[in-house]
Amino acid sequence: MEIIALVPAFNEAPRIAKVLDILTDIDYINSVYVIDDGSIDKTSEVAEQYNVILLRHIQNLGKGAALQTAIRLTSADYYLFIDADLIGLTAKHIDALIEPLFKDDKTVMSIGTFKRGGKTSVNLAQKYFYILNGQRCLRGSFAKELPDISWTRFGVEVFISKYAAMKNYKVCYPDLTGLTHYRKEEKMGFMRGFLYRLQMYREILHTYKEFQHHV
Ligand SMILES: O=c1ccn([C@@H]2O[C@H](COP(=O)(O)OP(=O)(O)O)[C@@H](O)[C@H]2O)c(=O)[nH]1
Ligand SMILES: O=C(O)[C@@H](COP(=O)(O)O)O[C@H]1O[C@H](CO)[C@@H](O)[C@H](O)[C@H]1O
Repeated sequence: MEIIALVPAFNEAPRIAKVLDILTDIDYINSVYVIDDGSIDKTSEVAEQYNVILLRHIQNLGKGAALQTAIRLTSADYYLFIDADLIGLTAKHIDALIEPLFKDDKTVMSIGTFKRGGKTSVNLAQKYFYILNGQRCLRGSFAKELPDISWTRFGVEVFISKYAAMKNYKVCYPDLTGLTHYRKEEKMGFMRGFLYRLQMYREILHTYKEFQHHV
């Protein structure tokens, strides 16, 4: 059985090590792919310190394209999608994502929910916008069946979830208690982070609008 973790990363040099420490230490993960999506910091240099396969976009193409690049180049029974900026990741969170797919062969995807991760604003956002969470486990057959996701940027989660709903596929939402992430404003400073957040919402809305033309 082949289990692959995909870590899309755009300017995550200060944060990615904590995630790779955990992923590269889990025995049942066969390979960890880091997709450096055109970073201008030392994301790739940090990733190279680990036993990972590093793919690099020479320019920033967005999260959807980063995931697409790795899915195209690999085949696996299960794909774990894990962000590079998580805080508090443990092997238990990875187990929680993958176990529901082991237990029920009808479930094609799990989508984690951050709970009690120490950031009230993140916990609150997760309560209502749980569909946006990027921590997922996809059955390999489902990942390979997906139409092109390279245009979606931050709409990638919405696209994949809408596609699963359109096909009436079973999805589950395991709790990832204790896990959270850096907010954009924390990573980039308030103003740049806030503008980047608005851009993310635009990309999500764009994906909603364009969905039917891409399936
Ligand atoms: O153009 C992009 C934007 C983001 N990411 C990565 O996608 C994940 C989720 O992005 P981010 O943390 O910015 O989203 P948030 O969780 O803050 O909404 C992170 O590992 C990013 O480094 C990427 O590969 N390309
Ligand atoms: O949950 C959310 O509302 C957003 C933004 O999180 P924050 O408001 O910065 O905590 O984060 C997610 O959304 C992105 C788009 O779907 C995903 O790519 C990220 O993985 C996810 O953490």
